[in-house]
Amino acid sequence: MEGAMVGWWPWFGSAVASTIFLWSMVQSHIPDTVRLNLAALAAKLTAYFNPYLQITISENSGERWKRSELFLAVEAYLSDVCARRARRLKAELGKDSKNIQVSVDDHEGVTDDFSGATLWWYASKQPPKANVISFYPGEDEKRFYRVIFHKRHHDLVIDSYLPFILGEGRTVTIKNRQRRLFTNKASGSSSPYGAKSVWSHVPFEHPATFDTLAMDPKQKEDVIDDLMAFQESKEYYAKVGKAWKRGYLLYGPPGTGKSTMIAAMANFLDYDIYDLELTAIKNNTELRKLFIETTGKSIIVIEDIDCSADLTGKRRKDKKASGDKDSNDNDKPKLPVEPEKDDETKVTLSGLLNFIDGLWSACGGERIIIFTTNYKEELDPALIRRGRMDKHIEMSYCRFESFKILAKNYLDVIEHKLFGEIQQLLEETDMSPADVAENLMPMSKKKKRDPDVCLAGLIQALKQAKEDAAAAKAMQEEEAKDAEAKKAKQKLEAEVNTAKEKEEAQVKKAKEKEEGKDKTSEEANGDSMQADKMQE
Ligand SMILES: Nc1ncnc2c1ncn2[C@@H]1O[C@H](COP(=O)(O)OP(=O)(O)OP(=O)(O)O)[C@@H](O)[C@H]1O
Ligand SMILES: [Mg+2]
Repeated sequence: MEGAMVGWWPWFGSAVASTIFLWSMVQSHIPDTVRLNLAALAAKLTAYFNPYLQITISENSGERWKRSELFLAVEAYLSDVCARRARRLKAELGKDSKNIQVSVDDHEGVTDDFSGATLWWYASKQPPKANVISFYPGEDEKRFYRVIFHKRHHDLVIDSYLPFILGEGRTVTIKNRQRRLFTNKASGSSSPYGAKSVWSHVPFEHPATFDTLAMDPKQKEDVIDDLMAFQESKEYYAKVGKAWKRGYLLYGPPGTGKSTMIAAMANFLDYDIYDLELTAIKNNTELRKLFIETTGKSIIVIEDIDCSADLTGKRRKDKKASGDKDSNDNDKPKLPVEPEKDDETKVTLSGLLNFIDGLWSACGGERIIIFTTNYKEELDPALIRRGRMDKHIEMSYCRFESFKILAKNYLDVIEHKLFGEIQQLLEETDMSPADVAENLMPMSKKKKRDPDVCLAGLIQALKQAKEDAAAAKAMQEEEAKDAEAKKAKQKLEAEVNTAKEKEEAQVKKAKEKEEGKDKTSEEANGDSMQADKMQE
């Protein structure tokens, strides 16, 4: 009974106040001063009789085109938490045109309880001003939410309840939002009101999860723990004075699941993905613009960083140019010789490092940056040192533990008589999870996936791969042997040539010596003949 009274009071109080106020307003023949006095009297009367307060949260944030964040949070909170208790709801198609969003209908009241206080909410809208012609339909109709509560809960509502609603509403919004995959490859999309964005986006709908990702279970658990620790460490990062971000380097041969892992991470964390194509960026200025336009709760990905740009080469050249003096200082990017000129024409390693460490870090938190590569050893150490790429994750060829995950996903098989042979073959052969998965997919003519057939097919493929690898190895060894023999032959030839040259040189020398002797004896003969002549 008391509950009913309490529920009835605020509406009654508001109704009395509104009636008196409206009455005073329509009495246009009453002079202004009297009318204002009547309005003040009405407010006082309401306050006297009505122990309830109300707070209005308007849709308009004051900024053109922008809806108030508190209004959006209240809307999300009421739709999620209180809508089930309302009797009149409205359904709309969400922004992505897929989800149906149900919310409380206008003028429908819903109650909420918070720390022992009861609160009444209702939504309504202010009609557009009669003398304003709007360009966009519905633009001038201002919607609002109003909460009514007893005045003894004033402090509780202001200090705790409204901040609580803001937090909860934001969480619900993130939970319900359509996640997006952004890319800088295509030309940027325009917002309806002008400014062109440097990113274009599509809905992110990759189905990969950590459950479907085939990798060593311990390694996988380690990655999940790391992500969870990161997500829950907002205060910790603030305390130690570090930007709330984390870098991962995913490396391994093609088809081992690096891109799949990124999708699984995004689905696990509920983050957007920004796929950054470095080759499509003109210079460091454009890179800066792109980084600044990324939002929180996102993963920024640079795939195949080794092929993305001449980052390593640039730095090595710089290193050479700068001499030995600071060659030990690996972590300091060397500036290009002509920084301004360079900045105008291309993205440099130092530009990239600066954004990872500096400017981007200051842009607010909860961001992950991921590089992928097939050749970790070819990357500049500065790019992947701990602190920048905090965690290095190796994605390797498919072994038995990973295979079991694929068999469960693709064939719904947990145990099978062929598993023993497959295990043996997987230990002896390097096959990527992508190739293993490919062998588990074929369908029979009856459009069914028969585990016996698929696993037998996989065994065939593994045997073939093993034979191919053995043949390739034999060929390599043969080539190595040939090369060795060629080298030995070249060496022998060189030795023979040297010996021949030596011998020739010796013969030549001996000949010259001989000729020299002959000459001296001839000269001696000539001299004695001359002496004889003189004596005569
Ligand atoms: N570890 C894995 N777990 C589950 N599926 C995988 C895994 N690795 C590969 N696949 C399958 O193979 C396909 C290709 O894998 P993915 O693109 O993730 O490989 P990658 O390591 O990024 O290769 P690349 O180096 O060529 O970019 C995926 O679509 C997925 O179906
Ligand atoms: Mg990939």
